[in-house]
Amino acid sequence: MSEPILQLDGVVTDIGRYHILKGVTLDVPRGQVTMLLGRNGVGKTTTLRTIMGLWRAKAGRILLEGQDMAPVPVSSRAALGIGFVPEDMGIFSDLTVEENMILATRSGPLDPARRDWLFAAFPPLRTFWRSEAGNLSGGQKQMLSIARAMAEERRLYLIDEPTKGLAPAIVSTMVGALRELKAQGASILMVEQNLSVARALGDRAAVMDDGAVVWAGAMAELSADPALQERLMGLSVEAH
Ligand SMILES: Nc1ncnc2c1ncn2[C@@H]1O[C@H](COP(=O)(O)OP(=O)(O)OP(=O)(O)O)[C@@H](O)[C@H]1O
Repeated sequence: MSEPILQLDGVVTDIGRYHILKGVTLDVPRGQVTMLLGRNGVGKTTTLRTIMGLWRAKAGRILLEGQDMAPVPVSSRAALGIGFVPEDMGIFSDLTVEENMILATRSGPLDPARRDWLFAAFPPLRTFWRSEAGNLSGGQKQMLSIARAMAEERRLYLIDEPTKGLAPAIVSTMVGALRELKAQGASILMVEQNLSVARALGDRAAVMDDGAVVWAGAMAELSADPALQERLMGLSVEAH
């Protein structure tokens, strides 16, 4: 197997006086979707934020294509080609959908072919292109947030709970768009609580508990084993 696009080795992160990540070790293979799973509050969001440099790792290493990220300032991490969809969506409410998209590119204008592909994946973006993003519904804002991460090709996508709080119809739109991104060979690390979404998209799974990865393997293996799901996450696909 080729070198993973992203490697975390013993990553420790404190928030204030709390020890949140206690040594996260994780490989994200190139061209695959890795689902980061686990109960509430085990450190999944903190892991993504630490990769982006929004929290500082106190110990351990984060390697992007073999390059140690420690010396890379936060402001430069996105420029390395990481598309980040934060849990709070990170969109600019006072700007139009179009302006939000343009700001998400590193190289100026949005490529027209890319824009048309995003319109096909997320039709409301076309409808509300010139509207202020603050006026969009929750589901439409989530679409915009994901579309911003996809505004140009990235080396790696970090996506935090893209289906959280969304109506089932919008969840399927989201899953469809992410499937297309996956079909293009994207490398994705995604936090997801909804196990059926995780099963639909994931190639690999890493399950966290209490600030560390406690199980990693094929998503299919985890999907097929309700007892393992129950043990690791306190729930199973059937129960979800
Ligand atoms: N800004 C903060 N200040 C203090 N504690 C925090 C902060 N952010 C997160 N935490 C704590 O860190 C722990 C891990 O949070 P994190 O958001 O990474 O978990 P998670 O696995 O993503 O959970 P969820 O699925 O509920 O979002 C939690 O106990 C949380 O309360």
